[in-house]
Amino acid sequence: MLEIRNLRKVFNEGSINEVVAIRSVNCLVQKGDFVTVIGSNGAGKSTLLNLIAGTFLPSGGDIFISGERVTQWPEHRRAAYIGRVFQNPLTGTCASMTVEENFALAGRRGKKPGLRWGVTRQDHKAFQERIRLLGLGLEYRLKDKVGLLSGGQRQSLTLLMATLQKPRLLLLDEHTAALDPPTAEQVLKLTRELILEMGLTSIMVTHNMRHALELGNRLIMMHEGGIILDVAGEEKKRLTVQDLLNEFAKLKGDAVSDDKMLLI
Ligand SMILES: Nc1ncnc2c1ncn2[C@@H]1O[C@H](COP(=O)(O)OP(=O)(O)OP(=O)(O)O)[C@@H](O)[C@H]1O
Repeated sequence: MLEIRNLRKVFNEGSINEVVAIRSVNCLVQKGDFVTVIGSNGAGKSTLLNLIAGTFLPSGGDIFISGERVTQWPEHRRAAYIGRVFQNPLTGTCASMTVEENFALAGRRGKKPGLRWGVTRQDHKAFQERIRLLGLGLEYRLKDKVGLLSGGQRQSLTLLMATLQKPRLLLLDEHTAALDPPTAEQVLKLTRELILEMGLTSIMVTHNMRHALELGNRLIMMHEGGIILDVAGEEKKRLTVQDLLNEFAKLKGDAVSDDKMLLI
């Protein structure tokens, strides 16, 4: 489904501000894989997702989605294949539009631009059914502006919108990090259910080691722009938070210094 070959990203190349964010990453993600990605600050996790999504073009290497070489494709072209949810609940939805207008826009993802994206009565019913799945009562608030919703409600909607047209790849970039713990757990539950129900191939970046262990069938740890641990299946199931802490300690020669990672 996703193949990454010798991927490399250098910011401000040749200047005194040069940063090698991704150094020669190789990775093969199979259809239906749910990969969780952890790593300390600056490890390159977000940059990797940005390169996959086409937000940045790489300095070297190649990216293939379903066998198609998308390395030089602009972000909007890749959007036909990729659903994405960011950390900030404000980024995935448009506050001044209603819930159903946001949904209608999401339904047009990857399609040619045009003026015909209004909400038909049929759409209204279909959106209502889909939103009912959230169990948040939002199916009765389709005409409300999204700006009136809470962060958790917005992030749940964003997740639903990102998966409305089954994407080939779902990218989740710390999508629960800005939510309070109970809301984060709810959104994670929804994440797991949607991914399993739709059989989505997904990559989820998280700072929370417990979440990285509990969700997904494969776990990748990044450090200084590279993949330093890649564990799947039964081996992943046996991993514990302590194992991950030990890996981090090996890298730093010390205990983990990023407090967010200890939210276990
Ligand atoms: N647009 C940019 N311009 C310059 N440097 C960048 C840019 N984006 C990221 N970097 C640098 O690339 C490196 C990797 O950053 P990235 O955001 O991918 O790490 P991360 O693992 O997602 O970190 P965090 O967990 O803190 O979000 C860092 O040194 C960062 O400062």
